[in-house]
Amino acid sequence: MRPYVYLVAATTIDGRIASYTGYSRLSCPYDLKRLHSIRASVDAIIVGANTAIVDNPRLTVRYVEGKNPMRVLIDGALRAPLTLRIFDSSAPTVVFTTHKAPQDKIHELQKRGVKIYITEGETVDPAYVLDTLYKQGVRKVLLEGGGRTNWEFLSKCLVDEIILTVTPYVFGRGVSLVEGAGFATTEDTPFALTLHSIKLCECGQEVVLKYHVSCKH
Ligand SMILES: NC(=O)C1=CN([C@@H]2O[C@H](COP(=O)(O)OP(=O)(O)OC[C@H]3O[C@@H](n4cnc5c(N)ncnc54)[C@H](OP(=O)(O)O)[C@@H]3O)[C@@H](O)[C@H]2O)C=CC1
Ligand SMILES: Nc1nc(O)c(N)c(N[C@@H]2O[C@H](COP(=O)(O)O)[C@@H](O)[C@H]2O)n1
Repeated sequence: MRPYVYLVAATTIDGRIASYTGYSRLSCPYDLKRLHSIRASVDAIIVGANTAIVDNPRLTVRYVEGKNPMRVLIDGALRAPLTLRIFDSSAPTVVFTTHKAPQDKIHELQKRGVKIYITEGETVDPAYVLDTLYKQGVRKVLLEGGGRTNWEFLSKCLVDEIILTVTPYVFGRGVSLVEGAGFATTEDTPFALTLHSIKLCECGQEVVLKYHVSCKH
């Protein structure tokens, strides 16, 4: 058993979630409110190391009423600086890392109440992350990027729904919604997407697409 996983992101019309400089503020205020409603409805939010480092996100519920979910950071080498907001006391934080994490950083975070899982192998297995969270009572997860982390989960068929806001921008070079080895053809994806709904954002310039993801095998 694993939690239900929503992948939520905002992209440019050329499928970028960030520019080549890491700039990623794409959503309008209505879309951010929608994001925060989803945050309030889940038990945990997962982000990858680069998103934590580049964006320094709070990952809290601020634009709607609701409780803050648990924050989950996947950071194989524990590169995230201790000064990041994700390690503040506004919500519980859990870190999944590997033997590559520096011991002093692990101890400092543990002292602050951050739960650290040191997993076997060179990278963190996303299925293990979901299994561990499920055992802690987590039933719904919001996967909030970035591209590499989206790939890690999606390529292993560990996403149930994609909620994608297409914003009226073009970045060209940048970070793609999904950053991984890639699939050669549409046949090669281990999952199939079914369009569930299309909504014009209240701002009139963004389109919110919902897809259900089903595993082919
Ligand atoms: N527009 C939007 O909706 C959003 C945009 N973004 C943007 O995305 C960009 C970051 O995306 P990206 O660069 O792809 O990086 P990610 O945020 O996905 O972080 C990738 C890093 O996280 C670590 N990581 C992720 N999965 C694993 C794993 N299974 N095992 C071990 N380590 C793992 C790795 O660190 P290591 O290499 O050290 O092992 C990896 O390099 C930022 O610029 C951010 O602003 C992010 C979220 C939403
Ligand atoms: N849905 C969505 N739209 C955007 O335009 C975004 N830039 C993001 N980014 C995600 O939100 C995090 C920032 O959260 P806080 O406001 O600091 O709580 C960022 O790190 C991405 O995960 N998402």
